[in-house]
Amino acid sequence: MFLYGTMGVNELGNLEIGGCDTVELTKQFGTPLYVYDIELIRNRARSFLRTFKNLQINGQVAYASKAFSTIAILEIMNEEGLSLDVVSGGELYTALKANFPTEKIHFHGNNKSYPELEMAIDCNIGCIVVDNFYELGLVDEICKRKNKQANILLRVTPGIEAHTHEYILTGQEDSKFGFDLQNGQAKEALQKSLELSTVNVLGVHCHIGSQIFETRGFIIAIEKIYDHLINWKTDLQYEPKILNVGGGFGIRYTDSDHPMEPENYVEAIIHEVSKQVETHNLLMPEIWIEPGRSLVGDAGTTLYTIGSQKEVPDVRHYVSVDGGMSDNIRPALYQAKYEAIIANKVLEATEETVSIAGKACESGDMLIWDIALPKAEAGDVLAVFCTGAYGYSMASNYNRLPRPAVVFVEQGHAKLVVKRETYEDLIKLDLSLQEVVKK
Ligand SMILES: Cc1ncc(COP(=O)(O)O)c(C=O)c1O
Ligand SMILES: N[C@@H](CCCC[NH3+])C(=O)O
Repeated sequence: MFLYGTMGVNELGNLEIGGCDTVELTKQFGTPLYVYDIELIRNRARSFLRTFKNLQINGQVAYASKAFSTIAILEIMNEEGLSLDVVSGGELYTALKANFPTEKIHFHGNNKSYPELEMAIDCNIGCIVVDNFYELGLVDEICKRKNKQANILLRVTPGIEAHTHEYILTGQEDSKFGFDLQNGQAKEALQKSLELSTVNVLGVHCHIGSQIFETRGFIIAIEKIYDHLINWKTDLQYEPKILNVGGGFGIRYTDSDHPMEPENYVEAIIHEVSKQVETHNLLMPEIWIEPGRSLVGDAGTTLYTIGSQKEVPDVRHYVSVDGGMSDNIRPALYQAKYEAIIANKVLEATEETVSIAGKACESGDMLIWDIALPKAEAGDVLAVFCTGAYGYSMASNYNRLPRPAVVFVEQGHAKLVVKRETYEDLIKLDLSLQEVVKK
């Protein structure tokens, strides 16, 4: 059994997180329930920041809020002194509602709409990470109309393939994101941007992918970017003030994942940038990073109630829970693997190998294949670990299942930070034909 962060086992044999008995949490808040270990999140944030400080490098650590965006988590990230990465008007709206300082927000996305860009420019966002020529045109148009100037980074595609799942790769040449470095698109974008009085080009951004376990990909990306920056200095007299190398730092979901500590990723990045600027006699830029998963991923645990079971003799033993792909799409989408325990039987020996099924009307709604557990009974609480990133944020109402509640636990206190959806919530945007006729 692998317990981490503030997890422990109490005298009842129940799993505790943040000093709270998880079985009690399910009684108080119901299931499925996302539980976040806030101390773990704060420690991660501090490790990233400390590395910059210790190496005396100016930097920003921007939380990639797509991993888990709610008002309360953004308040925590702000308390910890992080910046913020948003990718839509909705994420920006959430940040504004959390009173996140707008000068510390960076806006990403490969197809930002006119209203989204307008919203960002109106709130004097820290920077817009411009992804393509169309967007550059929109930013120029909006700024002209409002007589404003926007800080921008240019997102470049370094053309490397990080070792991760195909759907979460982003830095390869054949990608929908960013200006290609290799074919000259990125240089053309820089040239165009420098000619515009409406934008201030702070620097360059790249993001090579997600759930990455080694530093090689980051180092190669930085090398490739610097190959071009030398040329940009000569030809366009341009040097970036900021180099943003994105996020993607991996976490441990199961025994087969071997992530590095946050410090190790940051040190390797800083080391490579320092080496490049020294070699090519360029200015040391500020270094920005954008971790999402590595800040909140393993801090999240989902608690489910076990219900029905089905034995297919000599084939499989299915154990069903009261959630599934609607609160965690990752196994179905990426064949992602998870570990779990029975939270009310932590100290009991494992007795059987079972597969955990969700309750959605899809054969593919399986959370875990073949896991050894103590004897599972209806009413037991299953705790699935490492569901804090891209769980709630990718949740859906498929089969009209209400989205779970979210609770933060810290030092023995549990705080409800997202209410459980009700059936009433599920229909609140629906209009009956009678109403449509009336209008
Ligand atoms: C531009 C950008 N920055 C940051 C992230 C965060 O990635 P992760 O959650 O893997 O750290 C992503 C997602 O892959 C991204 O697309
Ligand atoms: N949603 C993905 C990662 C994509 C990250 C955003 N570019 C996951 O769950 O792993």
